[in-house]
Order: sequence, then C-alpha cells, then structure tokens
Amino acid sequence: MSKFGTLVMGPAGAGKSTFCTAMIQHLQNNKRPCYYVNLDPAAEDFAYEPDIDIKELINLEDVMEEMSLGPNGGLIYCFEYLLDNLDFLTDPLQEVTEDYLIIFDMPGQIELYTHVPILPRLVQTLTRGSLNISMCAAYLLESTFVLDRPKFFAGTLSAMSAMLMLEMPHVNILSKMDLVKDSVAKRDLKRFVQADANLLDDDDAYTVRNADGAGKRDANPAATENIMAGESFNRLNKAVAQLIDEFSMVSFLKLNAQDEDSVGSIVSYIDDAIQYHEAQEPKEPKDDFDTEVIESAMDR
Ligand SMILES: Nc1nc2c(ncn2[C@@H]2O[C@H](COP(=O)(O)OP(=O)(O)OP(=O)(O)O)[C@@H](O)[C@H]2O)c(=O)[nH]1
Repeated sequence: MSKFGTLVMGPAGAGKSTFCTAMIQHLQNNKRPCYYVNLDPAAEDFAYEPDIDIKELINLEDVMEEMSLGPNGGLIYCFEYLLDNLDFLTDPLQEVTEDYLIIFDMPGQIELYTHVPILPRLVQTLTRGSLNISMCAAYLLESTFVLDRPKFFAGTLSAMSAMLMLEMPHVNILSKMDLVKDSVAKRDLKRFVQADANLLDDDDAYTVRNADGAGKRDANPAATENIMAGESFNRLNKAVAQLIDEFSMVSFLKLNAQDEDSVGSIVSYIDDAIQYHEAQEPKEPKDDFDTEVIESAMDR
C-alpha cells in the first residue's frame, strides 16, 4: 500500500501556509481526508490544527536562545534534531492510509532547499522504506516577483535548485495571483508562466514594476548597476534564461488561494504528479488465472 503527500515549499512569505489552509478546506469540501504536518519550527497561529507539529519536538525560538544561534542556523539545528529523532515523524505517519493526502508545510528559509543536504535525507525517509509515500513538491513563488525580472529569475533558479536537489516531481506555482490586476502586468505574467529566454532581451528587462503594472527603475541603482555591469553579466543572464527555456524545466501554475476553483485545479496537478487517483480505483483481477480462481471459488 502506498501513501500520498505533497511538500509545500518556497521562500518566506510566498503564501505556503495560506495555500495549505486552502488545500485542506478544498479537500474537506470534497470529502477527501487529509493529514496536515507542520515542519516549520517557527510557525504560529494555524487555521487548522496540525496532526503533527514539529514544535512539539523542537521550537526555533528556544533553539536560538539556548544555542545562541540566528534564525538560519537555528532552523538547520532544528532539522538536524528532527533527523536524529525521525520516529517523531515516521511513527504517526505509518498509520495514515492511502486515501489521505499528507500535506507538509515547510519553512521559508531558502537555504534549507538549496544549501544543505538535510531535505534530501528527509525526503528519502518519507518516500522509501516502510513509509513509501508517493510525493511531489509544490514550490511557491510570489506572482508579483514576475514584474521584477532579476527577482523572478533568481526565484526560478532556486525552484530549479530545489528540483535538482530533491529529485522528485515538482509542481511550480505562482501564488497571490489576486495581487496582479493591471492588464500590462497580466500580459507580462502570461509570458512568464512559460519562461521565455527572449525576455531578457527586452529594453526594460531590469525595470521593476508595481503590482498595478506601473514601471519604475530599480530603487537601488547600485544593485541594478551590479546586475547590468557589462557584457559578461548580460551574457550570463541570457545563458541562464536559455537554460531554463531549453530544458523546459520550470513552468508555473497560477494560484489564487481565495478562489476554490484555482486551488482545486492545483490539487488536480498534484494528484496527477503523485498518481493519487490510480491508487484509489478498485483493483481489477490481474489476469485470466485470477478470474478463473474467483469463478471456480464462486461455483463451489
Ligand atoms: N493577497 C494575497 N495575500 C496572500 C495570499 N496568500 C498569502 N497571502 C498573504 O501573504 C502573507 C504570507 O502568507 P503565508 O501563508 O504566511 O506565507 P508563508 O509562505 O507560509 O510564510 P512563512 O511561513 O513566513 O515562510 C500573509 O500576510 C498572507 O495573508 C494570496 O493568495 N493573496
């Protein structure tokens, strides 16, 4: 028997917890069971009480105080502690049946996804051995980033980095779509849903737009200067954009967490990625031999 789950990841403030809440609501409305696991040791105020909460094992605030660590060091410490005490997570998950969708709400520190091998180890435990969870990553990036291209490409690269590191199916999501209202911004966004290498050829490639579409040059000229400094940076930017384009690795789904249809559509993509529905269908007898055995048993 397999289990099914999704790891909700992305930078701080991308809307991960809001999306988890919206998914739980959607699943409940559709009478589907779900199991909510909070793995953010700094998270507070849950709309739905987690079934497993890492804070009952270890709390970021205590770690920072007792170990004199900053938020990033403290988070790494918390995850190393979790890896040393994996029973805390794996024991209750053993009881979860295949009709559940297990939702893992992850922390926002991007270092966890890109810099240290902690998540791959955790994912291996969840997806192999006795748990055998069929899992995909749901990687959220704020849609307003699209209007600030260097930020968007940096975000896309961190999504790619997480994809390479975790080696599991990814559903990449542009969150907070309700904040993109203006038609210019919407048109811009449409081009970015499928990343397009030519975007970095635009004259205003480094223009930062507000969510309403009004353009302004980057408020920090030094930062812009850095990005634009010389031909080599331009070539590097184009090479990165081309890499994303040619490998067709990163495309985004659009999410408005307030709109149930939008949430439902993303849940469908997640279901496809983890092959949830295939496992729920009634099993057919495997071959003629099985059928004959059943028929002869019925004759008796
Ligand atoms: N307008 C709008 N705001 C949103 C949406 N989703 C989340 N937010 C807001 O964005 C902020 C961050 O949302 P969270 O869901 O806490 O984001 P997170 O990624 O879990 O944040 P961290 O746990 O800090 O990494 C909150 O103020 C939310 O209300 C959305 O779809 N639309």
